[in-house]
Amino acid sequence: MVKNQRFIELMDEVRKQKPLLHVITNRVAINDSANGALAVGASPIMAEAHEEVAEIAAISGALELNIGNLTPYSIESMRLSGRAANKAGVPVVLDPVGAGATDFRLQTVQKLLEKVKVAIIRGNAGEIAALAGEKWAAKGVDAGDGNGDVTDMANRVALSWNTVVAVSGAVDTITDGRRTYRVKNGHPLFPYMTGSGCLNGVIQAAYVAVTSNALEASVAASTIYALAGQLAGEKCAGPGSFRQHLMDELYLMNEEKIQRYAAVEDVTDL
Ligand SMILES: Nc1ncnc2c1ncn2[C@@H]1O[C@H](COP(=O)(O)OP(=O)(O)O)[C@@H](O)[C@H]1O
Ligand SMILES: Cc1ncsc1CCOP(=O)(O)O
Ligand SMILES: [Mg+2]
Repeated sequence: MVKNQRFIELMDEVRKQKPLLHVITNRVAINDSANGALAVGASPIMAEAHEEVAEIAAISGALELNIGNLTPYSIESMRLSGRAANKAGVPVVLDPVGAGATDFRLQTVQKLLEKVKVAIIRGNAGEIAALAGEKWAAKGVDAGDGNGDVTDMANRVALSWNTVVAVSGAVDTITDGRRTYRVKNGHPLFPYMTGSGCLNGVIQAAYVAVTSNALEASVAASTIYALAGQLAGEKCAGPGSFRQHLMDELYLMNEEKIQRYAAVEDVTDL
């Protein structure tokens, strides 16, 4: 499945279809998430009023739920929109930001997963470790440190919730619990841009909006996003200009760059 050609087709499809993305996210990442969605060709709407979320989710190409700034109000927004998305056959992406930081976050994620069928869970290693019940020293919203095997944790979470899991980091690991891929693109400046993981989740939503194959959507989104950051990082001096260049590189991504630089491996049988 890891054919650069398929990433290119999906990238073109997002640009052609311009899918509406319903995003419920945190106030730190909200603006970069909307700009990044526009840069890849999608059409974001950030909405969480209980009166409208079900209606918006049902007409969207995908729904993205990000728990970065949870409140009782936003939890209900996520439940209502998630149920409506499921009913309408709209794929849902979940970003369990800081799931390892507090019991409240972890329990909220678990309750959401019980009520809402999720196509892709995207998180860093600390967040996925929390969902896998693995001991890990996560640090707030950052990945932190741990000894657990990332692929093993991701597989377990994927199989538990019958979903695709995309674990971001220096190397991204994407699995549905049966097939596993690694993306080696990226740049060390990524963790210095707050909301860069959150934007990854929004890009996952843009790609899963245009294919019913959540695994291929997730591998393509992870690759194109990490590669855009890699190219951005090569052009800039620090986090401020990285953010600007990242938006530009998402917009400027093309077939030639993907063919030349995408570094994705199928590690299923390793
Ligand atoms: N050390 C790193 N080197 C290269 N790329 C990285 C590194 N850390 C994260 N990335 C990339 O940064 C993007 C955001 O991931 P990450 O920083 O793990 O998210 P989060 O903000 O949720 O912790 C991903 O595309 C990932 O590939
Ligand atoms: C700093 C912070 N605090 C609550 S949400 C948030 C943003 C986290 O963004 P990311 O996980 O993408 O780095
Ligand atoms: Mg981060």
